[in-house]
Amino acid sequence: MSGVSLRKVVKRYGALQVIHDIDIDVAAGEVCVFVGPQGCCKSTLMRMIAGLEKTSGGVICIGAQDVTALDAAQRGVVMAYPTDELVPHLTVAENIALGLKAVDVRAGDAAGCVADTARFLKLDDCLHMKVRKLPEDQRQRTALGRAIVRRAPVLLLDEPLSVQDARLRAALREALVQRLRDTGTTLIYGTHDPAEAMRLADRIVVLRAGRVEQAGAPQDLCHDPDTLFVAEFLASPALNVLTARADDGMLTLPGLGTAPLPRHLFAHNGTTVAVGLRPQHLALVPGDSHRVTGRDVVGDGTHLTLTGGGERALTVVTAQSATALPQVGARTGIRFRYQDMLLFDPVSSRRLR
Ligand SMILES: Nc1ncnc2c1ncn2[C@@H]1O[C@H](COP(=O)(O)OP(=O)(O)OP(=O)(O)O)[C@@H](O)[C@H]1O
Repeated sequence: MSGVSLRKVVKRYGALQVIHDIDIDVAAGEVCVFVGPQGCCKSTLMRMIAGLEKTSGGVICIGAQDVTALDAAQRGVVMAYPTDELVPHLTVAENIALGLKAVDVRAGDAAGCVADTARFLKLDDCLHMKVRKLPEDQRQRTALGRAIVRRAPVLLLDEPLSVQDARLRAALREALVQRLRDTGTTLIYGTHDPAEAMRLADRIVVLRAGRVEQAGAPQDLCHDPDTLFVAEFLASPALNVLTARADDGMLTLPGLGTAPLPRHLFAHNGTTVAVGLRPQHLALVPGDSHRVTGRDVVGDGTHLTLTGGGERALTVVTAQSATALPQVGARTGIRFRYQDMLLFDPVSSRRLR
């Protein structure tokens, strides 16, 4: 089993530097998800690990071996990505079998591996069709099949199910990750979707503009974000963010009254602080400080939108039955626990601890 490590990895296109001194460690057999908004550089980084893109600086190791200068074929790593080039005049089975070209598999075994992979990816019905005749979702699953059939020790999948319909995508991604876990594969999975990252990962690497914003276990990132960016990016439903004034050891939160500034943050007296409050951490209490302007029943409870005092509307999520909750237009009060506030420097976005 091989892990992957990156040390001070840099990528430049001419004078433009897009990746800045990235350090990442992916343990052997781990499911590591690279996630970030568009342009965060996850694809470029994954292509560099696979050897499909040259590095401009730094070191990439697969297992104990420095592979920075090696070609893709010498790295023992397989990557599938959305634009993977299938051979249009070959069938699904023949395209999947191309994934076995680089390894020594007997013909009989190869046919079995291809059939098993196709069955797993729900491609049995079109196994002998030429891929040029297939719709995009089947072509994407064929490309994925070509990547997973070989059972490489390190696999890189960049949005491997992006064009699948929602139901199949959800079912297949769980099954896919479980299958790869069972075989001890080290998996690096790229996505723009934080919910997908939270579901699949042993470890998440949040990327932003070519830098690692934070890396860690999903629950750690969610409960203990280092930056406002990570807190907002991973929050579902969206984090409530307020700009609070800190004075004389107290925070004034627009529309929510005052809260004590922790003693070790007294240096911030006289400044403003960004305060994050999760919708799950706000509770309704009798009162009239806020007006209900929206009510949505979602899977995990009811989401209420409340306006009052502050410059932005607040979201409250409650598991209370919808019938017990105020109607749109009604007034209510809000309560929160001081220890649930996440405090950030509004300029650097760093967490104030
Ligand atoms: N060949 C290139 N020349 C110049 N800039 C490039 C090149 N390839 C990528 N970039 C830039 O590098 C940055 C990262 O691109 P990349 O494709 O890795 O982003 P991404 O986070 O994977 O997003 P997406 O998945 O949406 O493409 C972007 O700002 C992009 O414009």
